[in-house]
Amino acid sequence: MANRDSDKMTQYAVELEDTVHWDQEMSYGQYLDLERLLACQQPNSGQHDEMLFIVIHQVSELWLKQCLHEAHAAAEHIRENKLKPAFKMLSRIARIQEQMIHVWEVLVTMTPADYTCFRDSLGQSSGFQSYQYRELEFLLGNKNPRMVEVHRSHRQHYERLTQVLHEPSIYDISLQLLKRRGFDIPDSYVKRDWSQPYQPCAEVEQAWGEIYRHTDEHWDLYELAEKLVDTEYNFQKWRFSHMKTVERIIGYKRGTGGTAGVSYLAKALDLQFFPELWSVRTAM
Ligand code: HEM
Ligand SMILES: N[C@@H](CC(=O)c1ccccc1NC=O)C(=O)O
Repeated sequence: MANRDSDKMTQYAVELEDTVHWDQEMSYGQYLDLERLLACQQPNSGQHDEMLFIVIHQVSELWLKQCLHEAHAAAEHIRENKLKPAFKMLSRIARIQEQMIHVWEVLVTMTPADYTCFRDSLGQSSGFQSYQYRELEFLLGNKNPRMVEVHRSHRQHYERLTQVLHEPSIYDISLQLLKRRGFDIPDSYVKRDWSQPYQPCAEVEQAWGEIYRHTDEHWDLYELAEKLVDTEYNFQKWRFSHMKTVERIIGYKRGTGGTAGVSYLAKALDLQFFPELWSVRTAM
């Protein structure tokens, strides 16, 4: 047994020697731009837990970046009637959301006292100003023109958010697909001012009802509906965990972003991206 182990070690060493070429043009660190990435964690306060706070936010923003990458591509594929690749992207978003939800388990190791030590150094900055989070909300269909105003002083973010606000959401694009497939979707739901909040509609609920009642005839549309529901379900889980984590750490203090705090976050739980995909369940 011992001999076999030392054989394995030798094989491993030989393999390493054969495969590692240190003079490669592109190294791991260069490819990932690690020097820049790892220079971005600079706590202001000198308090131990501020590092965790920064890392968790940065990890979350990186996952949001990936979600946007997938969601924009999924919308484009649905527009082109290419549902299978869109499903793959929507499934990936759901897996990423699970990671983002799980991150709260790490953050809650920070006690209220730990956070209070550096909260003042955050000034008026707040997750409320996360332009990637807002873009994802717009893309999924929670349109609110007022949310763009926060970004007025940053031209690039302001223009990007304004653009996504005025484009159809992934749900609007799905309803256009339903219309192409012969469902009775009102014209005002396939062409409208996309910057305005979505209003639930009886015909849309009936169309989804038809799809859910006859899955064998409309399997791909049913699969699309369920992928969208997965995304919204996970988004709500994220919102809920955020709210409970905030309650656990700062109680009912006002937020640094100027909102009432927990009660603002609780109200966001009433928002729905795909209302008829939920109401259809009652109607069945
Ligand atoms: C100690 C941890 C945290 C606390 C105490 C906290 C607190 C808050 C509060 C009070 C708000 C309401 C806006 C305000 O007035 O500031 C808010 C919004 C928000 N936070 Fe956090 N947060 C924490 C961690 C995080 C993390 C890790 C993320 C991940 C990116 C995040 C993302 C957001 C987002 C996107 C909003 C806007 C939500 C919306 O407008 O619906 N927060 N947070
Ligand atoms: N709104 C938080 C502060 C906060 O959480 C925050 C501050 C700066 C950067 C990101 C943050 N995260 C989420 O809101 C608070 O009121 O304590």
